Amino acid sequence: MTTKLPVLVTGGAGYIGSHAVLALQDAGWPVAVIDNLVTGFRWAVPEGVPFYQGDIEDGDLLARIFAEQGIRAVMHFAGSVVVPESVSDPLKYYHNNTAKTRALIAAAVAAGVPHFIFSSTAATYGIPEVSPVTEDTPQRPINPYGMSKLMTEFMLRDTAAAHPMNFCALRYFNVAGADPQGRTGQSTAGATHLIKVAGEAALGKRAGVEVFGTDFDTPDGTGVRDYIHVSDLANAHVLALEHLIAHPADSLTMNCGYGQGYSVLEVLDAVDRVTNNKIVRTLSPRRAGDPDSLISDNRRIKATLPWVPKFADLDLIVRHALSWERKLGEIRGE
Ligand SMILES: NC(=O)c1ccc[n+]([C@@H]2O[C@H](COP(=O)([O-])OP(=O)(O)OC[C@H]3O[C@@H](n4cnc5c(N)ncnc54)[C@H](O)[C@@H]3O)[C@@H](O)[C@H]2O)c1
Ligand SMILES: O=c1ccn([C@@H]2O[C@H](COP(=O)(O)OP(=O)(O)O[C@H]3O[C@H](CO)[C@H](O)[C@H](O)[C@H]3O)[C@@H](O)[C@H]2O)c(=O)[nH]1
Repeated sequence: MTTKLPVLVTGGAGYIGSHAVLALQDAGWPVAVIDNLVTGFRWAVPEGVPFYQGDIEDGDLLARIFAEQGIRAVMHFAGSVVVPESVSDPLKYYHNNTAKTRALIAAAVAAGVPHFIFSSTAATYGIPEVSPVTEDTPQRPINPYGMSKLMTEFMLRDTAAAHPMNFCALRYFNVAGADPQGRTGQSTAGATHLIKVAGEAALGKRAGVEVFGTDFDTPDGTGVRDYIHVSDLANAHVLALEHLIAHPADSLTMNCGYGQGYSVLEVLDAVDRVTNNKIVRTLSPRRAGDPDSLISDNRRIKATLPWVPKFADLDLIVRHALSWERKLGEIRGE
């Protein structure tokens, strides 16, 4: 049994971070959160979890949290996540994602925190020439968001070589769904992710869904992605932490996906199936920079961690996303 060490979750009031807090708590790990609430919600952090409202670049605050909570591991989710915004305002991304993560890593090193887990992304691969994508596929990001994350991967690699810290970089594919118990979910207003948008449309919060591109090199012409349930992803973080603790000399970089692709039309069909209704689909031109298909090769994570996904089913992902969308309407009084 792994000794359960206190974990600091950055961005723990956000979509994926709040699921990681629940996964840690459910598995009995002491956990604390730092979040500046730019896109996160205070209510998304469970009662009883020490919450520090602040910025990951605030070294004094971090030193205090590390000492007060006896932190031995950082799970780092805090960041800016909107790809088109990273194209129009690249320096925001190099600041919030890269420079501030440098400050966070420095604070962790200064406090002697031995383990660090980082939210990386399939966006670091850009438009890969192979499918499925292995971790050794060349990383050629096509936007500042992906580049800001790749730079963090390099910082972690070099820091772990020079200091007593090991790290795990998890490259997420398309994260979707919500906590099966309905405790948290994707709550950002104006979100652009397909399953979130389709859920809003199904509940009448939007007129319909635009299908961005019908001439991709895929079976039905629409973009294919590897959708992973956020709770399976959160559990992968807990298992990765156990691995880092058990193997202090090892660092890891792993894709997080199911290795199974669905087209935009297949996702919309799933939403229609689950709601027994039809959302309005508008066929639109491609969005700039969208690859045809992005599917993970997940052999490494499966070989390294005892990770057995529980929710690898598109209809289940959609069902959980819709349940949360309804609850969010109640929370917001919509
Ligand atoms: N959602 C996806 O499909 C996806 C895919 C790949 C990688 N990721 C990565 O996962 C992480 C979490 O993404 P998410 O979808 O939960 O986004 P999110 O916006 O819901 O969560 C980010 C959280 O970080 C906080 N935050 C941002 N900057 C901060 C700062 N400087 N200091 C303190 N707190 C700060 C926000 O308030 C928010 O609560 C991000 O690093 C993102 O790049 C997400
Ligand atoms: O309203 C919409 C929204 C999306 N799509 C399509 O649906 C697919 C998925 O799009 P998302 O916007 O949901 O996700 P992306 O694949 O563009 O990108 C997401 O996954 C990437 C990794 O794969 C990065 O992590 C990135 O941050 C994250 O937004 C794409 O083919 C897109 O063109 C539509 O047709 N209509």
